[in-house]
Amino acid sequence: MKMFDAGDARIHYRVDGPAEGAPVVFANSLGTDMRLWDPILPLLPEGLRIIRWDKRGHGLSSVPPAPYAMGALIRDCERLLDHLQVRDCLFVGLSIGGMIAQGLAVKRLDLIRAMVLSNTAAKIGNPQLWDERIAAVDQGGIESLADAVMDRWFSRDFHRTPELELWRNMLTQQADDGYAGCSAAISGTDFYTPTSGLRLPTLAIAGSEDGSTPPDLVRETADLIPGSKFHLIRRAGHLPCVEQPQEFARVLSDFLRDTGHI
Ligand SMILES: O=C(O)CC1=CCC(=O)O1
Repeated sequence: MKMFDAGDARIHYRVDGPAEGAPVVFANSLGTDMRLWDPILPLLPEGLRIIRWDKRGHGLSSVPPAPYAMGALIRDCERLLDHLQVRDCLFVGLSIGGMIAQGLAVKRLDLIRAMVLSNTAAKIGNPQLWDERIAAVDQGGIESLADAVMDRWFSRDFHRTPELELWRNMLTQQADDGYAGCSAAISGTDFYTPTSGLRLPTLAIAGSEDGSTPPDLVRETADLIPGSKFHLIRRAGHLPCVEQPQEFARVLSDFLRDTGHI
């Protein structure tokens, strides 16, 4: 477990694998921490340098008062990668993590050779939707949103498994300010124009039962980047790395090969 000082926040991060391994950076979604990636990591090729961090307000990172700006979330990641002297990584971002991927690629293409945009978009929802969520968290805490979030995160089948409770616990144990702060960052983000200017190998992944970023929305964002690929994972909601880890890891491993990381 490691920590670095990002000025107004202290960021918890973790690096696994050999220092000389191809760097693969994972950015998780709203209401999750770096454990989101645990199901797929053992399924990836050996020898990768795996870098993960907890967004400000999530996991073991500190919790500055809400709201947060998307620029601050991108800057945290930029500083972490500079601190670790990472260049030319494969960046895998899910949902808000995919927004961070897009913003970082626009700002610092030297850091990213290729990216995976999982269950994300150039713009997610609208300000009214996010204002309502922030108000709900202010009044009733994350618990008041948890059932609705589970419906968006997971397919009907997954709702019948005991594992659902663990992911629900991950959500409700995040800090209210962290959740509201990142919701404000998403609300203020529209990357359609900057993402349209990106030119790097990109793989978009969608879940057939995703209630937050449905497949058509993910595909629309992928289509902004010439040459990008799109992969639909069936029997999965917003978190296919949790529901269908074998398929997610296989598609990611193929992309690592295609982009020359392994
Ligand atoms: O809708 C949700 O709760 C899921 C989600 C939207 C943005 C994000 O990062 O997660």
